[in-house]
Amino acid sequence: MESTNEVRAAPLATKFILLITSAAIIFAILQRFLGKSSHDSREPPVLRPRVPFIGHMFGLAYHGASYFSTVSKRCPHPIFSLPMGPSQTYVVTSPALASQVQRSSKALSFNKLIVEITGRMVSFNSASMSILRGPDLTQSESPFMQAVHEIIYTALTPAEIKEMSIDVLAQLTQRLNKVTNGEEGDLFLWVRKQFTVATTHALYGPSNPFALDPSLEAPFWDFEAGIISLIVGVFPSITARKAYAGRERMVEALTEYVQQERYKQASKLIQGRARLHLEAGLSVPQYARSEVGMLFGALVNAGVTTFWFLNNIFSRPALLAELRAEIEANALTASTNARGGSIRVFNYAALKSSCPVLNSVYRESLRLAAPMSGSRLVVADTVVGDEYLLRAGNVVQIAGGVMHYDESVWGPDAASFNARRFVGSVHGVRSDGDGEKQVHPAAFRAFGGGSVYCPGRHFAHVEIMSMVAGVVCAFDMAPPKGKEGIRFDPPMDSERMPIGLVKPLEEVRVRMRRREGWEVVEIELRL
Ligand code: HEM
Repeated sequence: MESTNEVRAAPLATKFILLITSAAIIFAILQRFLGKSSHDSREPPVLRPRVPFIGHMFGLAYHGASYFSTVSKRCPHPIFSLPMGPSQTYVVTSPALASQVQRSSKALSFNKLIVEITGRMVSFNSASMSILRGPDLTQSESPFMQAVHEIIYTALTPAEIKEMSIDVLAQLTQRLNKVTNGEEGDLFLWVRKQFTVATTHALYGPSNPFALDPSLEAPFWDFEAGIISLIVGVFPSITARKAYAGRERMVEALTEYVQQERYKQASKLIQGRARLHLEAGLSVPQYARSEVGMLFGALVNAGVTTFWFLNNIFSRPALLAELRAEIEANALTASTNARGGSIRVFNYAALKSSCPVLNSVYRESLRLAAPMSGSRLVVADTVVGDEYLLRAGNVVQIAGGVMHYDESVWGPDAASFNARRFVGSVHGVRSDGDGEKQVHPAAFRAFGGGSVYCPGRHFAHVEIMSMVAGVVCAFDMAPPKGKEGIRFDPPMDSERMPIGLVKPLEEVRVRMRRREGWEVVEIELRL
């Protein structure tokens, strides 16, 4: 297993640079769509910053995901306005209003923002940006982005992901069978490695860049660790040196991948994306940049989710025993291989349909570790909740991190882990004295909502549930050599900008050993 001394939180000096430059970026992005400076009385109640004009920008840059939680305590309304420079950011903290915002997808555009953010993240040139933005800037979505949306959402439906799923499970199967007894390392890095190798194989085919050059893994994760600094984009080759170098190395590798047409052995999703980008006129190196963005979406959240999922199970011995029994009774069968050896087969369909506690722990792990904010740009004045005017040019943030910990939504145990919270309903169930009630369907934000509902969630479910079931049943986790226990439940890096799941700030070192009765069996993850 892998080990690292990497410090996962940004050091203070880096944070300071980020702070200054973040203000510049938020300005830069907002400037494209400059909102009206004065506050209309029909707009959501305003929370003035303590430091005029720039206070909220600095707060967000410095405290990241946790800033919306802090300000929502000072302004306990379902939606409120944060003045940021010349413009407003409307923060939605109520699930009922969130679902209204999601319904107004024409007036409240996701794509206009994501085009600008992705452009900075992967450093598209102006020709590519013109294609992404489209000829008519008044449209909420360009024809190119509509086509990208169509391809991604069609290729990732449960019916279409069969081949990719079989592939990813075969890869994860191989990786689980390769774990050597007593292997020791950092659980987070171990999980991340398994997902990097398996997911890129399933998406990008057997000749994907990571398969041909495993040393690419480090540059990719360097890129990911510094993504905010790249989006901020103020002299990134100096202020975000490692992330910049990592991204450029990925671009080089993906350019070669496209030039050599290795994507022709890839999933339908990647083949479709390649065709679309190249036919639209992006050059090969520019299309390669787009795939760096796609890799970010496909690799990062799935790995981090799996880490917290395993952490939450293995740190609770009673839950671990219960889940082993649930999986063994409902989703595990025994078989033999051609050499007469014993195989234990995990069946994904049964994990999905017949393991309610495992599914509940998956969603609960996401609830606690996913503070994502769904962002929308207001492209036309619009009224939500029959009373709140949202004015064109401003930004809406649906504050997932606030909603996920809100006691009025989840009940008095909102801040703690409850393995059974999602057993009775995928939306969650709350109980606070007067019986059980279903939680509002828009309160669970880990996959976004409305028209921006993560298209990769079905595939993520296949790979994460199967991998976790395999680890839970086949392995024990022992303390590292010379230590008495495992330091589960590491602190979360919640002061990062909320663009994905929060990562652990400390290592969780474990020694993986086959469980009694599983020492010599072959593991198979099957769809
Ligand atoms: C547990 C794992 C995952 C989580 C929690 C997650 C979460 C999300 C969220 C919250 C969004 C919306 C982004 C926003 O509002 O800014 C999103 C979008 C997206 N996700 Fe996922 N994701 C996961 C796994 C995956 C995987 C495995 C893939 C690919 C196979 C994927 C592909 C995408 C894509 C392409 C989008 C952009 C959709 C669009 O542009 O409309 N995701 N994801």
